[in-house]
Amino acid sequence: MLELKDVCFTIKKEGEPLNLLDKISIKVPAGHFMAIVGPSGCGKTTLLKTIAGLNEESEGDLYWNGKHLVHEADFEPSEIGYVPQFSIAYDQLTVDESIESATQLRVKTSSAAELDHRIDSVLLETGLDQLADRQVKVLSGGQKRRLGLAMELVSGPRMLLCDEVTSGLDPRSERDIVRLLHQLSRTDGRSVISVTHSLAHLELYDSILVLHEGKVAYHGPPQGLNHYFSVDDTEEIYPKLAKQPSDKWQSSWLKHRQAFYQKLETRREKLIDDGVLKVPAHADVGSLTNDTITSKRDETKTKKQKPVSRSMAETGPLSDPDEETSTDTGIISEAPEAVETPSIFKQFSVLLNRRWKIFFRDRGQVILQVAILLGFPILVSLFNERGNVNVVHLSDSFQGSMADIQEKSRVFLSDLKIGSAISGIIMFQVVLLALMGSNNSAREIAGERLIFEKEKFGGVRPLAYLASKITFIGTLVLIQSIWMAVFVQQFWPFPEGPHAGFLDHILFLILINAAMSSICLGISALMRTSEQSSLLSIYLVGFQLPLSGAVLALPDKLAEITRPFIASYWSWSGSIESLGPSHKNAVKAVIETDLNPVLTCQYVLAIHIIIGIVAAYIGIKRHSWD
Ligand SMILES: Nc1ncnc2c1ncn2[C@@H]1O[C@H](COP(=O)(O)OP(=O)(O)OP(=O)(O)O)[C@@H](O)[C@H]1O
Repeated sequence: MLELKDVCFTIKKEGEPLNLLDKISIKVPAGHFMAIVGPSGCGKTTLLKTIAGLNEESEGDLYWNGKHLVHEADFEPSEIGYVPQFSIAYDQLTVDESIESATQLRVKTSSAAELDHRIDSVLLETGLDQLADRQVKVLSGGQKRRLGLAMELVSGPRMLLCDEVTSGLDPRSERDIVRLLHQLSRTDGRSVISVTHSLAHLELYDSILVLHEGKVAYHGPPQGLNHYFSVDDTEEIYPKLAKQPSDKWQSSWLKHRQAFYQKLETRREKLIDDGVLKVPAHADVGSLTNDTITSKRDETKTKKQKPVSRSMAETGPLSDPDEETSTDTGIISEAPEAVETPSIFKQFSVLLNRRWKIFFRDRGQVILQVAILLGFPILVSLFNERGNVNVVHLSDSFQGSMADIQEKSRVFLSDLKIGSAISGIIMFQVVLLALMGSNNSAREIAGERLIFEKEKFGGVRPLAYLASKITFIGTLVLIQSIWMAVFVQQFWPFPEGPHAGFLDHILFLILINAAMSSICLGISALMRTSEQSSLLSIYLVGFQLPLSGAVLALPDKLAEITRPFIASYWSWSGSIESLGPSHKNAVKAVIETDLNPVLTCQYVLAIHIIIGIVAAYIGIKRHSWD
């Protein structure tokens, strides 16, 4: 039993408090199918989110099976399913794969057979068994809604909240979905609450909650609606609602509440007695008319019914609810087994495998990655001739003659040329890898934020998600950076110094790519949309070259302020420091920007990486449903 007592959700509008939900007091027993209807903006979704805990109530109390949801025990992630208005499946996966990953992320299974059994049951239950191999992107609107439901049913939730799951569907699909929801409420004592715009098929619900300006205008049996609102057709209810203030409707409902609940309770008892409504024997179903929240169902009623296991899979997804009083045998189904959330490692490996699968199935992304991977090093290598010139040294027998002076200026000019070529080639590599880093991460989290929020709500741990992103992007970073270094090396051997110069250079290429990927991942987690995230990441890359000081030395004051933030400077500077002495001197002859020691550059880039990861974690943890 879910019970709301005087629940309010208040926001501040122009400094004044505004109640989006105002003293909502309702009861929803186990195995109940309730619709929330009302004009647009009346607070239907707000109420659903408040029940789910996505909106924190400003006042009032919510109880679940007699326990206070805030002070005693919140819903277990497996206990509650929330089907949002948006699609929660990846287009690149099939129906079967989507349900499989949802199951693996939410339910700890002991064997492959158990996993298969769960997936098959849910496919059957939602009528998707014939579409198991179909890709999500080709599903119809109605099929996508079924998939959304299926992905919530994998954990066998006792409370299923559905937000506009029928909106935009044709009348037949709409009816099919409402009937499916009805059927889902008839087993395992599962309560189903469905927000809907539509006033069609209201007879399929056990009760209808009509909201008006955040207040309850009616909660009772569907058959009582027209009489209560004094209308001939339910379609006339919304215009009627507008004819008197919402508090009048609320007080009118409060007068009738007890009578309505009595009717609901009588019908409910009949359904249980007839065995149509299957509530697990141990379930705390409570009573609509009883004031005590923790009341148990009458013992004698439980004894009348013999337990049997009968799942939706056996009855089929769409058996006619109108036949409910005649088809069933009057029995209580067994309680569904308690579900445990999988370990963080399991969630990590499921998320990572899924990410690679989605990556390889997204042809556009693969082509772009390969084009960048091959094209960028080729671009750099085109400049190899300029960098392959040997550094010329002055002869030891410099006497100051005209010939010697001419030689000195020839050496100086040659140093200038080679110095600027080396600095340019290194900076070119660095900037291109920065661009790759931004491309790796800019949309990584922002682009799938709603799906992740949904999965987080279902029990996916932020740390598992972050680790899967770091591993996925880290692999791209290593491949891109090492390939860039090794490929360019074939055409322009890095003029290394006495201490492992080329390896240091590779490390700096990895670090710039990792730093930019990490910072952009942080941006992606903190921004509200993928467009915002992409734009900010592009600006960040765009500033790398001009603010690095490699092309034009910056004014001292500007350099002091910007340098700590410009990752490309630290990678370029560290790589230049890894050159052999004569090449390093040649570069120093053409630049005015100070260089920093190798170790300092490594530390600064490592700090960038850490900052990006911390920002990503903060962004991932933050609730960002809307
Ligand atoms: N967090 C919030 N901050 C400010 N306003 C909000 C917030 N959440 C909802 N609202 C506003 O509260 C009102 C109710 O929103 P809600 O989405 O619950 O309505 P609804 O009945 O579901 O509408 P619809 O049927 O159009 O989806 C709307 O005016 C909405 O703009």
